[in-house]
Amino acid sequence: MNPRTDLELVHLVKRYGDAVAVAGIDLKIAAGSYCCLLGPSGCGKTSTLRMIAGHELASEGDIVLGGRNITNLPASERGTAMMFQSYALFPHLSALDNVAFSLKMRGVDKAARQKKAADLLERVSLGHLAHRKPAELSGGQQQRVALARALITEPKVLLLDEPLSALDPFLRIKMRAELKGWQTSLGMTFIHVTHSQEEAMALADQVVVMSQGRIEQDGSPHSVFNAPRSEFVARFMGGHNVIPSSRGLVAVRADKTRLSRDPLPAGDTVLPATVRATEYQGTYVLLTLHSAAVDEFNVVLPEAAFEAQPWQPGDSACAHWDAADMHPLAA
Ligand SMILES: Nc1ncnc2c1ncn2[C@@H]1O[C@H](COP(=O)(O)OP(=O)(O)OP(=O)(O)O)[C@@H](O)[C@H]1O
Repeated sequence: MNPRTDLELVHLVKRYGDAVAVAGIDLKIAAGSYCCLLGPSGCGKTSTLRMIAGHELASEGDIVLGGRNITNLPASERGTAMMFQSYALFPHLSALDNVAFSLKMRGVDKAARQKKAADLLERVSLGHLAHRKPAELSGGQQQRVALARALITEPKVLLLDEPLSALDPFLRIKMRAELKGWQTSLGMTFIHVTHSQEEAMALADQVVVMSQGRIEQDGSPHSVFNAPRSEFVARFMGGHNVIPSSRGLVAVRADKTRLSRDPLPAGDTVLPATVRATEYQGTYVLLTLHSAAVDEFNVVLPEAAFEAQPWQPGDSACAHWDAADMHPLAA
């Protein structure tokens, strides 16, 4: 038996009829870590989360939490809890009754469940608003009620399905920091589904990039961003150019690509190009270039470097980079 409550997915498959949504994934998530399942629409991340939650049955494979095989247990017996997109709070119930709801379903008596709900609301700094209905709370307060509601069954793993996508950009960043703060102070495993690489990079200890029902790469945000293993990961994470070379396709970060006016000696790491467009972004300038080998690629220059030596559309340039900044991509 594993004394830690690590979560392990073993060759997990989900089929809907003939369609394969999750194509046999293996993944280990350390207890107490923040894991983001990241990928474009339809890549299978929600199906994976729902299988872990027990809202969807696995077609094949196993889900093991702390050494216990939970693959076929009912949702309420798994030690997991789900926090939904837009929080799915009951509009006619007070914050307190929303939080107490799942204990009511489990037959816990009223005094005990209200006491526990009140304690949890206190913990998320909402004790004074316990009587309010969801419509009388701000987006951020609703998120905290949803969090308290998910925590009331004392789960080992909290599952979050696009929890920030309904919020406006400003609140999203604020609530993102709050989620991370809660995860750290609770020391609980969070598994968070998102299609935003920015969100995953900001939150995750472990980011799992998925495509077409498979895991393309997983690791720390730093390792995935700095050494994408495939063309899909390089393009999806952004900030990289994918460039054909004598070693096959390579990824080079746009901010590690340099530009010079004079042609450099020909070689692997040199790309003659023409500037197509320049875009001022504040702290940096984004240049779009064209070359014979790559129709379009980007270079990011710090504002001061651009101002010291401005580029115009139509300028000829020579793009180059250090060999160490070139990451070979799997075919
Ligand atoms: N109940 C279902 N019946 C049939 N097909 C489904 C069902 N749920 C999901 N799918 C299909 O399975 C694939 C994976 O869906 P899933 O919802 O897991 O992806 P996702 O990465 O979470 O996408 P999104 O970000 O759009 O929610 C998709 O092709 C989807 O159309």
